[in-house]
Amino acid sequence: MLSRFLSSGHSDEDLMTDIIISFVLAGKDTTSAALTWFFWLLSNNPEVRKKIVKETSEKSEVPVYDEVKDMVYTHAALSESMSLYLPVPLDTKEVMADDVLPDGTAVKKGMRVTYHVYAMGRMEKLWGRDWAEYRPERWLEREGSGGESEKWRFVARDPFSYPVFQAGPRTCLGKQMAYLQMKRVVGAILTRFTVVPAMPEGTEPQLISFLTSKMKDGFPVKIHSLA
Ligand code: HEM
Repeated sequence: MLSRFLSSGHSDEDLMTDIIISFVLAGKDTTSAALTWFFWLLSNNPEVRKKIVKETSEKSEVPVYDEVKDMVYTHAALSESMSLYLPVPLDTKEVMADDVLPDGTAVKKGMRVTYHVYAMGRMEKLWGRDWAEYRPERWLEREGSGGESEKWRFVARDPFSYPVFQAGPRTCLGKQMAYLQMKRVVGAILTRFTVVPAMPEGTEPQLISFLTSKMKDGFPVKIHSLA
């Protein structure tokens, strides 16, 4: 990415430093928070894990961009995980001028307004009665007439009801890159290793809502090679 910026004529050192810092800050803790909870969910949902491994195994050993884009089931599994465990659990904005929100709430210049993305991911009104179930299929539609040609199609949610990457003009600039990175990492790990929680049976990890959703005391795991 850095070489793309430089080759497109952006050589100003301060600008490049700002871009690199914001990408590292915005992109590292978010994707690691997303993947921590994702691997936790997978440890309790072996059938989802199997489907991801099957999808990844059908691609090249080091999948190229188009192949990663085509990892529809893995995309859905990550999206579903991020709706239960939001990498950025809440987001606060400052009101620039007196205004009235669509529901009639008046807001005054200087007030702070927070939207609680974590709560939104657990609302029956948005996700149905089975909102607590980890079900990647809720993001998928069958494509084709069945048999060999049948494929899954990913059905994206409107970003205002799934504001994991925020919505509107200041949407996350790294959204596509985040999915690309996470799909590659997940595929590479799951086809080579099993990731087993190293916690006493029945432990429910505790979520710490900070800038990102952390797991209290981290997520201790044992990695077993499949080779
Ligand atoms: C799962 C991963 C990620 C999540 C959940 C996420 C979420 C978000 C959210 C909620 C915002 C809006 C913050 C706000 O202004 O209130 C944001 C902004 C941003 N994100 Fe991400 N992000 C992720 C990964 C990445 C990656 C990998 C990059 C870059 C490589 C990135 C770059 C940015 C940038 C530059 C902004 C600022 C956009 C702007 O203000 O116009 N993000 N992200």
